Amino acid sequence: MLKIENVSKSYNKGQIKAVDNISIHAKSGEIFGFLGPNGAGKTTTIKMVVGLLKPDSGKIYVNGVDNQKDSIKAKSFISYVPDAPEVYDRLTGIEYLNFMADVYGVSKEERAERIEKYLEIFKLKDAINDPIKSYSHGMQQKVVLIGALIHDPQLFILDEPMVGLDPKSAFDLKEIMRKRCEEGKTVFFSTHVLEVAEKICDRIAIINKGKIIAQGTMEELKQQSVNKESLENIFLELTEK
Ligand SMILES: Nc1ncnc2c1ncn2[C@@H]1O[C@H](COP(=O)(O)OP(=O)(O)OP(=O)(O)O)[C@@H](O)[C@H]1O
Repeated sequence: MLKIENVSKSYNKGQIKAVDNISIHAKSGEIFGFLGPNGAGKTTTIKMVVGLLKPDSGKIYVNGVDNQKDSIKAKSFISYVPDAPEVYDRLTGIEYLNFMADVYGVSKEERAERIEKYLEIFKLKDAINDPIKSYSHGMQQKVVLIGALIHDPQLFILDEPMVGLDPKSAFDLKEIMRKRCEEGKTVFFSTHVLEVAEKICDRIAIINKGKIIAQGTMEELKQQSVNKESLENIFLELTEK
């Protein structure tokens, strides 16, 4: 579903090599965790996948579509929730969700069904006719999540999705992620919360200083490290080498 092949990206005319010749493959039906210390290159990678940044070299395929050759088609498979989402806060929640549904051409019946389902899960029903600017931070995050799910994307990409969500909402989001994978869709997300990654990811890639230093299932990662007790141990051992 997502293939990143030998991708590199530098900033400041090559002075900062943010992503250095990385290759990642996240398959259909997989929750894929993207881990790495601050400044490792996670957000830069994600922005290249969703088409916000252009790689200096390498290729990215989404559902087999080269995201530089046919960016609109590639984007049609993706939903992206950034780490600090900007939202049109003068709109009401329902106006925003209808706007997102219009952008992706979601039929009236499908959007009604999905909006109903996710408003119920995230307990946003009572506020949906209020302007988003009146929402708490967590409520804004939830309306962005619903907007991202409205076209039922094949590839759901989230940058640090658990930050700012209360425990129940984080739990609900993890359930949503899991359910999507059961339906054969793919979730690719970055996180610093290693316990979450360990629990829900089918596969994991660890990036450090722009390079992928480990990739695979928990079992495969364990084989690459001496201290195998938890993902935290593995992560610290591999990133401090
Ligand atoms: N617009 C930019 N201009 C210059 N350097 C940048 C820019 N964006 C990121 N960088 C640098 O590129 C490197 C990778 O940054 P990136 O934001 O991709 O890391 P990250 O893994 O997402 O970090 P964090 O966990 O802190 O969010 C860092 O050295 C960062 O300072």
